[in-house]
Amino acid sequence: MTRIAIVEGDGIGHEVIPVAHQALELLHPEYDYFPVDVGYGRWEQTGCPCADADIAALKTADAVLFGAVTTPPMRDYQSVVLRIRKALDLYANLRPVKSDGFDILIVRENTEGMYSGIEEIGPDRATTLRVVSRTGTERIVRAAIRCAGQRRGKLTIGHKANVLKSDVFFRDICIAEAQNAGVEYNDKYIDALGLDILQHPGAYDVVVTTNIFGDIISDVSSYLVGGLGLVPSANIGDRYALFEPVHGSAPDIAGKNIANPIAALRSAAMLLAHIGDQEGAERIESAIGTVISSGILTRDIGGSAGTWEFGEAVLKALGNCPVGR
Ligand SMILES: NC(=O)C1=CN([C@@H]2O[C@H](COP(=O)(O)OP(=O)(O)OC[C@H]3O[C@@H](n4cnc5c(N)ncnc54)[C@H](O)[C@@H]3O)[C@@H](O)[C@H]2O)C=CC1
Ligand SMILES: CC(C)CC(=O)C(=O)O
Repeated sequence: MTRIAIVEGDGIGHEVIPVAHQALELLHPEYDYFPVDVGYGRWEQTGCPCADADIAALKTADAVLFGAVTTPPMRDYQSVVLRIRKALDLYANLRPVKSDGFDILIVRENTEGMYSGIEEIGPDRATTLRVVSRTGTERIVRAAIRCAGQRRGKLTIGHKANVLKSDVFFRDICIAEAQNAGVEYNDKYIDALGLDILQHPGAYDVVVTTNIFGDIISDVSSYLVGGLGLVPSANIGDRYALFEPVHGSAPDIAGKNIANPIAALRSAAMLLAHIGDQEGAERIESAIGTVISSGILTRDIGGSAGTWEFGEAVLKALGNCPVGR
């Protein structure tokens, strides 16, 4: 039986993931859904944000639907989402940003770079080791090239090789792999790329970059489609897969029933496509489109619908199923 782990996490994860979970339940009541409670809230209650047993539970799932976790800027707190990405070796973070006239897939290296976790704070100096390995780079650029092959066949390599030797290494490996695969490619400094994506989004197909740059550039690119409430992502490894909105736990709006659940719903759609139900994925996307066209919109995109009102409308468009929460 297909097993789906549901991780609400923190903040608006408790609001948007139940909507996406219900959409999955509606399309696939036969799946086994099980909750895994991790995050900052769990740490506040128990002193442990994520136990080894939670990682083990996630590894029993065919796919994970994940909300977001709060990662406070504290010296001794380790980000749960980074831990999970590393523990499940989810090295490719795919972040699609698309609308009329453009369709960009940001492919972010997800297990090393600036988020290697090798760092220390001393009395007078703090250091973070930016690890860019040959293995890590080859596998992410090969994943990006595979994606490009299924799309418009164009790869853009985002880096800061003018300053960072680790990015000279990253860029050179990416270029060698692109030439080897015969894929059309170009490369750009990440700062200029950030602006150019906003100015000329139609010029981009697949963008491959390192961890922190992919994190930043995908948040920035979300501006093109109406903000963070709309952009989903897939975290893919060779064995495991986790699907989550690009946004975080949004403490500024948590608990107010105003978060946009579209990113979570689209993440559920990506999950279905990954486990082989492309039709289910398309049904979720189409239901979202139907609801938006009917004028039901959350506040971040100019409407006044609450998270649940929007969610109910999507579930109704999906199959007229009553919402149980
Ligand atoms: N994958 C994860 O678990 C992530 C966790 N975080 C964590 O989340 C916490 C908050 O981080 P922020 O920098 O504030 O980023 P954020 O993405 O949570 O929020 C940024 C802004 O976007 C808005 N926003 C986000 N999602 C929205 C939605 N679905 N609907 C409407 N508006 C939405 C928020 O209200 C806020 O104004 C931090 O602890 C951060 O570390 C941040 C990003 C990813
Ligand atoms: C805690 C952060 C590393 C999460 C984040 O910003 C992201 O990966 O999108």
